Amino acid sequence: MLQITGLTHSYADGHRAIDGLDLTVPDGQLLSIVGPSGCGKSTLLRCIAGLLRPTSGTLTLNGSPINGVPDDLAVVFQDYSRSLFPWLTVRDNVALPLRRRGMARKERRTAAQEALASVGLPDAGRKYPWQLSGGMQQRVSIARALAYRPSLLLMDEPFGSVDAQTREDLEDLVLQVHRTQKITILLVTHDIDESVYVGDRVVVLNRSPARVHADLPVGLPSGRDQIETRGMPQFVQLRAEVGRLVRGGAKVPGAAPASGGRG
Ligand SMILES: Nc1ncnc2c1ncn2[C@@H]1O[C@H](COP(=O)(O)OP(=O)(O)OP(=O)(O)O)[C@@H](O)[C@H]1O
Repeated sequence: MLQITGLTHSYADGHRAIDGLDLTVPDGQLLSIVGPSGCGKSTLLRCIAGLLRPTSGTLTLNGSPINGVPDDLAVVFQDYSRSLFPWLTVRDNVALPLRRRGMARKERRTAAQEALASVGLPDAGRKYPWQLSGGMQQRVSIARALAYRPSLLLMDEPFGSVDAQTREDLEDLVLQVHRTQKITILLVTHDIDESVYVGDRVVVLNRSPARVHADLPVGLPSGRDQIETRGMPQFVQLRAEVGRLVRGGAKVPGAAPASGGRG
């Protein structure tokens, strides 16, 4: 479980990006995080990743305080072209972080190959990242994160640089990974429809400095489908509500979230 209590982060220039944020994420949940541009979403993820120290407040992962980069955490960023090393093959890119785990070379190669197969790229291992499309490169970034077998996966606007069709394919890949590997996933997105489509729950942050403005369960059935799910009345209702909240709308006391088979 990830537990954040009273998190405040001020940058060196004094800008307060997060102010007293509380958030608890149970194991295995896929949490979408949305909010107005510049509200502090990336700052929050960087604090959770141990890359930024909180000014005050506490963060714990599975009961242990986060003081540096947690060992069982992986991050996928938007900019895949800068996160993959062009001089390494795809398989070596995926295997690289596993050295930190002290895995032998053969084991690392096997784990990398399995992770590539799990994201639909079983034959890409010998290629170089620049020989792949943008969507395929982002799959490689996801494979690298999965090979590490994290208990917590942070994704910062991971599909912001790919075309609409590829974005849908990658959303479905994340849902499949979440279903089969039972990882806790925090996904920051600017896309309100996406936040509802992939999430078990959507947290809306308010305008900078960030705090939790609204916390909405997504009660849509688990077998999600790009056409069917997005056409459901619960989906349409919830995305309208999230959109209203992101634009600064007030929380409506007792407003019923969409209901269905997934909690
Ligand atoms: N290194 C920094 N020094 C000072 N201020 C910063 C720094 N990094 C970010 N900020 C400021 O902190 C606030 C939150 O930034 P952050 O990148 O976390 O927001 P965001 O919600 O992820 O933004 P976006 O939606 O545009 O991706 C912004 O006002 C930003 O200008």
